[in-house]
Amino acid sequence: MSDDEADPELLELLRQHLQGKLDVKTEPETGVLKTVEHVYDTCIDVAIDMRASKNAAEAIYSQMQEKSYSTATWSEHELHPKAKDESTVAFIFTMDLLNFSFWSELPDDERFAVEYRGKRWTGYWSLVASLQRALEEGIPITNPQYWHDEDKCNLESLRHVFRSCTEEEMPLLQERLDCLREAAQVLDERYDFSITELVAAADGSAAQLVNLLAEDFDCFRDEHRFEDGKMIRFLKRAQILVADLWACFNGESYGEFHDIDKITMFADYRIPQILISLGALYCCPGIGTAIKDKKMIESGSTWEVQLRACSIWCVELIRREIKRKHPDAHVNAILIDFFLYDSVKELEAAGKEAIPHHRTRSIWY
Ligand SMILES: Nc1nc2c(c(CN[C@H]3C=C[C@H](O)[C@@H]3O)cn2[C@@H]2O[C@H](COP(=O)(O)O)[C@@H](O)[C@H]2O)c(=O)[nH]1
Repeated sequence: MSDDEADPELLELLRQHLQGKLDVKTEPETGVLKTVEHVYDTCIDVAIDMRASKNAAEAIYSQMQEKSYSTATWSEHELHPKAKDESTVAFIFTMDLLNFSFWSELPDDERFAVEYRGKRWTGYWSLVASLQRALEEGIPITNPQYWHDEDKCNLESLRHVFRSCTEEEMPLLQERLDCLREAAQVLDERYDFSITELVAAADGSAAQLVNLLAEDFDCFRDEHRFEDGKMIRFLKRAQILVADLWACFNGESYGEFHDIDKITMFADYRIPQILISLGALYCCPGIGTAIKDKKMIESGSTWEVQLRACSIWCVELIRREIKRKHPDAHVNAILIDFFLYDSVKELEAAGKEAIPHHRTRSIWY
């Protein structure tokens, strides 16, 4: 065939496509990266230091290598469930339905804390410990039918499940009950009360599962209007739910997603803290002072949207830099995120946090 003759098969495919006959399955996208890049490109109160981000990328990668960070790291945490079965899918769903806002204004010895297996757990780990403790006490806290039963699952019983070993109770308890109730309602109406049926509905796509969670559940729809009116998608708990499934099941079984690398960093209150400490993220004096003075930054405010969006974009740039210098690295935004979260928790435990995390109270993170 001479150079100027087009491939007849290709021409036929093109003709069918133009006639709308081809069922070209479009790959699902979450829209998170595109919307946070828009905020980064247009915002004026938060910036990314490219040089510091590149330097941080190299340091992060070498420490991840040293600690051999992989999906296996997830199950090594003593409180995370070990069984690779449906009960663990239900555990992870319940955990990430409630995985938000543990921070306290009280001193460490007075803040909400859970005693379990002879240790005192705070923050995210207080949630995991409470769920494990409830299951050991025979409370079916990971069962949607339990959440549906108002006689059994109510503020009273949740106070027991999340009972503290201090005077302070778990923050936003009513909001957590509302999340359980809504999830039970949706699972009953659309998925026959089956969480694995919901996971299966995503057909092995991480982005599709994130979109299903955001579409079907109000309490997973973590998206907020930026000052210019554009809707910015963070979808933090929907994304960390998919990431926890992927990590727990080592990318197999209920954790098998062909597009897992579409998941971004999870915009919470810990990653911005460590990115600022690394000098990778810069805030205007107004935000910097509010964070230093532990002032409330309202959920959905322009400062909060910029902080979360630029943090996600910063981790994306760090990920790209790692891949540029180490093309064969098995590193995605999830593993970088897990590493950064665990690192800032180590700094907290050692009393070495350079700056406080920002204070936003919401059900989104
Ligand atoms: N971005 C990001 N945010 C994360 C986590 C985790 C725990 N993930 C575990 C699973 C694998 C990893 O190795 C971790 O061991 C919790 N959080 C969020 O932080 C906040 C809790 O903070 P504090 O109150 O200080 O515990 C709250 O918004 C919670 O949703 C993460 O990994 N990434």
